[in-house]
Amino acid sequence: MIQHIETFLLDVPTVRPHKLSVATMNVQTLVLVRVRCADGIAGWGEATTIGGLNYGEESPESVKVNIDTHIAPLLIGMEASQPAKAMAKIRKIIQGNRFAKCALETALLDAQARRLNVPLSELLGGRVRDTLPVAWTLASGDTAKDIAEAEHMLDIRRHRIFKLKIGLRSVDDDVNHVLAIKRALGDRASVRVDVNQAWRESDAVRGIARLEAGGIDLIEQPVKAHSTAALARLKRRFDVAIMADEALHGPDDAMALARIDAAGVYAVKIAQSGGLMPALEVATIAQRAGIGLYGGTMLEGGIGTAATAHVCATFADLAWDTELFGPLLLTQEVLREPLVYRDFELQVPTGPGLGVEIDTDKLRDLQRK
Ligand SMILES: O=C(O)C[C@H]1C=CC(=O)O1
Ligand SMILES: [Mn+2]
Repeated sequence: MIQHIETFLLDVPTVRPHKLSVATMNVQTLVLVRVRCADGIAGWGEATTIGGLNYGEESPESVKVNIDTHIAPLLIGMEASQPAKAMAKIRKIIQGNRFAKCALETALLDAQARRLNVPLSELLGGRVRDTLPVAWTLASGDTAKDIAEAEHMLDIRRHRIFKLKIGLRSVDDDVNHVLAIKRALGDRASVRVDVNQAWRESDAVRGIARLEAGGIDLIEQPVKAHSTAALARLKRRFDVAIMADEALHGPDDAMALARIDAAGVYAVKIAQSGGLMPALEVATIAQRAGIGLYGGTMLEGGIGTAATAHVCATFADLAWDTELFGPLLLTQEVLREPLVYRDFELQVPTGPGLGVEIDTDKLRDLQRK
């Protein structure tokens, strides 16, 4: 039986300012959720946002208050070993709040996998891979610093895929910045951009033409989330892969975008999808429609990152790798044992449930007072 649900807000400084077109992050706030069950088993979940309400329509504070006030009471007393039934109830009664639902579903599935003594990936159909290539986002806002950071990541064999955040400056300035980095790294790295919806379609046509010619591999969410027709036109116009991110809020969007052939790649994010099971549906739709998969992040800490890793480990074809570097952007670890990044890949945890443990002393240190 589900007995008790607690939520915690943790403010963790980032290793450097992280500049996106929608926000500059100096701190990431993790919302951690613990679901305690009558059989003594507990599960953990996590939700994060980017820049409060700058990226999406949920904030860490809204996730916490909506779980505490509206969602958790619906779950108390339900059978803990039936996470699908618990989530069906929540999805029927609660509108929106995909990030909050994802945190709860993560905790319920973590608890259930621990109960069955299997890694979470095995509840999701079983893994086809044990490691995941991980991109790093260069977002210091400075070309020379970004190049030095990329060189360091190559040297220590942590990342050889780099995603550049653009859209804040003029199209020409942004493209010059990206191409300077690509020229410096050459064939040693895959260089990709995320525009975070910042371009008008005409900007995108100009910008993507130069990026494609300069050897950039992937263009993420160049136009507004709702401009799906424009996204489809860009996909038709260019050879370079176009990825949907903010346009993709779960399986219904995945279907709608596939119908109009709007993108060649989907960023599969558990939070944006509204949970792990809907994220698997997004991936299934993509695979049936010939759309490539990419394991996306909301810059989660260890819990959300491990959850996404278990999901991505089940994908037969993860053509565009992942960006599961969230914990590496944070100055402090909340896990007892950090996730292992080695030889450009994240090792998918192998222990029961998420395969990670929260350090409750660190949690108390970082908890918002
Ligand atoms: O993809 C996004 O838009 C959000 C996130 C992922 C990596 C990163 O630096 O920001
Ligand atoms: Mn993105």
